[in-house]
Amino acid sequence: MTTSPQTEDIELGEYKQTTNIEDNVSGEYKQTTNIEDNVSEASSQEEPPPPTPSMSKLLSMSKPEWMSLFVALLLMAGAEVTGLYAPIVLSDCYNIIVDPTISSETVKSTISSKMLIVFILHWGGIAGGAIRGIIIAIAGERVVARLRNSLYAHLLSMEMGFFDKKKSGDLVSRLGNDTALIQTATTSSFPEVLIGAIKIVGTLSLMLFISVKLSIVMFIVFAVLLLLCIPFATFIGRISRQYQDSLAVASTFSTEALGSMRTVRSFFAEKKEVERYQTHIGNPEAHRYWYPFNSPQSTYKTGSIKGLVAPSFGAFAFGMAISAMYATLWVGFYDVVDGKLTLGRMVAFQSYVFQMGISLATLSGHFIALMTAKGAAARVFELLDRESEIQLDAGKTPEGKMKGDIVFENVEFRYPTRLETAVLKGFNLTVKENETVAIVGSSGAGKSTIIGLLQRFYDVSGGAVKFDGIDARDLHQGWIRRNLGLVGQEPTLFGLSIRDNLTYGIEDPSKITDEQVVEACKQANCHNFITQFPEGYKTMIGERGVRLSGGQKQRIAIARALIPSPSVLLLDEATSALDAESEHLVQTAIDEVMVGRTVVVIAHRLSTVRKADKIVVMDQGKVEAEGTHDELMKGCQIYKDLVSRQLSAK
Ligand SMILES: Nc1ncnc2c1ncn2[C@@H]1O[C@H](COP(=O)(O)OP(=O)(O)OP(=O)(O)O)[C@@H](O)[C@H]1O
Repeated sequence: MTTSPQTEDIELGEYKQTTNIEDNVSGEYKQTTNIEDNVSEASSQEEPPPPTPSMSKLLSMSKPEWMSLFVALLLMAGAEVTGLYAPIVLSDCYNIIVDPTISSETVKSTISSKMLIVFILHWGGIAGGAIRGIIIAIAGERVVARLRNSLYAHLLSMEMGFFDKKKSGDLVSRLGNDTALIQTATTSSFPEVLIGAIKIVGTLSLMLFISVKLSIVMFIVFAVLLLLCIPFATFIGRISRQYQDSLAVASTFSTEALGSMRTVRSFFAEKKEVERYQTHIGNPEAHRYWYPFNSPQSTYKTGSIKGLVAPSFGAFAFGMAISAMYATLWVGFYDVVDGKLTLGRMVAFQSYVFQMGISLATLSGHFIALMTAKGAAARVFELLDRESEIQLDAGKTPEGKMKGDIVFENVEFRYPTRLETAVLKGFNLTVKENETVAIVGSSGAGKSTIIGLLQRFYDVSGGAVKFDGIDARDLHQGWIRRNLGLVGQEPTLFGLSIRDNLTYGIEDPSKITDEQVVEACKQANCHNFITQFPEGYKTMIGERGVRLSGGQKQRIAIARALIPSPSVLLLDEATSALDAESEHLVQTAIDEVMVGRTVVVIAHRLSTVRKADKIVVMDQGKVEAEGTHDELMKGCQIYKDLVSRQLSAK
């Protein structure tokens, strides 16, 4: 930030303390530190893990796809039945081959017709399986797209206090990773588990039909596996949630650092950021063994535990099933020799045992996916089930535009993340239609909080904020914001074209003509530099406007505020990022657009303050004095101190 040589451009309050830092880095810094403060504060507050949802709640996410999933289920069942029936047909072939009473001609013709059936069953099963796969894949995409859209919309409807508490990376992780885990579970794993279970029951029944004795061996194995599955599944669910939690914290750090690369670079903090990320991802190089014993929780550690337990359990399940097959073969051979069982039936039984082993292994894989999804769903439902404390679509929308009468009536306010501290205490302020009121005060006095309350980012803890005599809590937020134009301390632009940024606050940007856009940009003194870009208003400005200078961004932000022609203009250090020359030009533009509007301006510069109809001096969340510059210079010690402090600083 550049301090103007003119006496009138001196700054009020303790702002100077922060400007030195801002000079060193970019204008982005102040915003970044706020986010960092919020994040570290939020991370220090350990939240209890969200409750695990029931299976029916998890499955309800795929409800709109249940019809198609039912068809997939039928196809799956059909494929399984064909798979189960084939060994019976084959067993007939074995039996007639070893039957000496049947002629070889008859044997061959019977085998041909039986094998034809086997092929038909086989290809029927394959075709059904392919169609089932397609249905499940598309249903899965539909589920995840719908879930991500509704979760994102729900997140964006939350009140500001929610975002002060939550970590952005965590929210991004829930939106991307957790939803993907739910996709697999609700569309493919559930039918697979269902069919797998039915198949196991069917296989066991067929086995019973063939030989009760051999089946008992299988029942025992199955019962042991089932019993072991329960604690195993709970364990996998817990470990998966820990994995997602670590990934979410790591994502918070990476999102923060990647979004603030200028600050990271200017402090040469790349290594520190990598270490911060690595704390939650884990560092394989730091461990002598593959498995990270005694290391803190990280994705590497929890992933390794899962990697250790899940395949071991799968192998154990498969190994048990195959051992059972050998054991039944052993007993079965004796039965064939004793004539209690035909060779064909014993081969069929063996094939069922084999299928059972495969089914159990597949089932355990899908079971793991289901349990993992339950962990992920807990994190998603925690957000989806949360109601916003300030409803986005509630409240009335008065006819026409806001007149611009603003009243703060005995307002008390505490930030949701710091309920123990009252930022505003018995704050009273009246701004009449078309009046310009400047708010001054030392750093932390609560000036920006006033702007936040005007935009209804938060609801007051006591008293009321009123627009045209109506309590802000009774008004539709859209109406309030459409009538307010804000130019903040740090301009936040989006990775869109300049024109799209300028019309960001307009519901239907096509209704804004190019002339209107150019007019606003001329007023904000940005038209000239925009037209110097080869692509003019279509120029893409990069994420958060990185391809523009701080002053250019600020001027675009000013034009953006002017385009909807708001009744009330909120200027929060609006010219602080500009050099002396641009500031003068922009200030002239602002002076022009102030006419015929209510203006609330937070200013550190005397030039801005002097033009106000009224100056309000704030101290520790209260109005200390109000009046014109001359009146306050005579009667308000705090104001005099603010001015003299800056004069001496200069
Ligand atoms: N989102 C938030 N959550 C919790 N506390 C906050 C939040 N934003 C601001 N505060 C606290 O509220 C108090 C008033 O902050 P505010 O930003 O309104 O002051 P200010 O007068 O605008 O300061 P400055 O001139 O430095 O910008 C400060 O103590 C600050 O720490």
